[in-house]
Amino acid sequence: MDHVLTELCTRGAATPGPSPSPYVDLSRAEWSALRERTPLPLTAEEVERLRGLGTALDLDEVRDVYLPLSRLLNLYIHATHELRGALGTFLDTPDTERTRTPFIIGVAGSVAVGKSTTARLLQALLARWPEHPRVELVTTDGFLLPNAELRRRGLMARKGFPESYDRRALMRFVADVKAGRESVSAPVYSHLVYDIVPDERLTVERPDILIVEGLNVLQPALPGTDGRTRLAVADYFDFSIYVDARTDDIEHWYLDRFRKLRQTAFQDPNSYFRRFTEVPEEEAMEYGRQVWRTINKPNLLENVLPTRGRATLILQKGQDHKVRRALLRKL
Ligand SMILES: Nc1ncnc2c1ncn2[C@@H]1O[C@H](COP(=O)(O)OP(=O)(O)O)[C@@H](O)[C@H]1O
Ligand SMILES: CC(C)(COP(=O)(O)O)[C@@H](O)C(=O)NCCC(=O)O
Repeated sequence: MDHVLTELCTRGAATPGPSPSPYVDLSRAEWSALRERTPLPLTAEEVERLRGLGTALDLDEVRDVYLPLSRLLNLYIHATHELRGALGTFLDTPDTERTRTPFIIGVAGSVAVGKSTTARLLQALLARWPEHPRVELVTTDGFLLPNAELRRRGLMARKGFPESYDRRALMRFVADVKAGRESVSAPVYSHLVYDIVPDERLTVERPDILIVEGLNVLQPALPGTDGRTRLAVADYFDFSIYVDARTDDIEHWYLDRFRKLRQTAFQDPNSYFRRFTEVPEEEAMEYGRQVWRTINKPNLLENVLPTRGRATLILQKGQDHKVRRALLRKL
């Protein structure tokens, strides 16, 4: 466990330190026991289809790690509906309005840590509960500024940093979904062409649950200069998950994935990275290392990792991509 995480778990536990830790720290075995009798609704083939390139995911991982999470989220969703009911009683609003508000889950973490796999798996598991079958997933890359605009602002080497997004549009999107608007749409990003896809939108129509996945979803709001309170997307989350691992492990995963993509997706004539299939592997890998060193690692250290302590749940992965510990917010 790194020392910051140790600090998050043990702060104030034994000594009259500054404040008690807000997290309960559970080993994989302790966490896994909490799934109780939650049924496993996915087959090995379905799990295989949800798995991202390089991410280890099998039925054991789903059962031990994601079933307890699915159960916990189901309990949270029930409790949140009760709370909305209480608010509705106080405000004297009709029953229909009380159950309309979607439950919003944020999934954060570094590039290549496996956020997409976690988010897709959660979507599939949560959709199997009869009480909340409509689960939508949106990734924040759709809100990146188009490459032409990033170039104009000198931000092409800052893709994924908070300033490379249209944060206002992302906020608006999440706020509209939360407010129960009938139909809300988001732009779409293509990893293949490395840019926003013109004229394509993803439409969300009043889901029961919305999962918002992305590097910066736990960022606090920018300070307001005009004295007005600003909100961040995280202010709309009912639950949030930070997928965590050692920085050196994530670097390996990023480079392994880059090597695999070179043999697969980069071969596509439309791939932005096609040129790396035409040069020796070592030259391509040098580019991958440079992207990690100059973009993804600094972004992880400066912007993403500092938001970890804001998550409701931290899933900490070992070198083999499997979750070893779960830190759950209790205070
Ligand atoms: N250059 C690329 N070409 C095609 N797919 C990519 C490329 N880079 C990343 N991906 C895919 O995009 C998805 C999101 O990746 P990323 O943002 O690194 O998040 P994470 O690995 O945490 O899910 C992953 O499924 C990954 O395999
Ligand atoms: C598209 C991303 C910024 C991730 O965006 P997210 O969905 O997390 O908002 C990232 O995967 C990326 O492409 N970063 C740029 C550096 C690189 O090519 O790895």
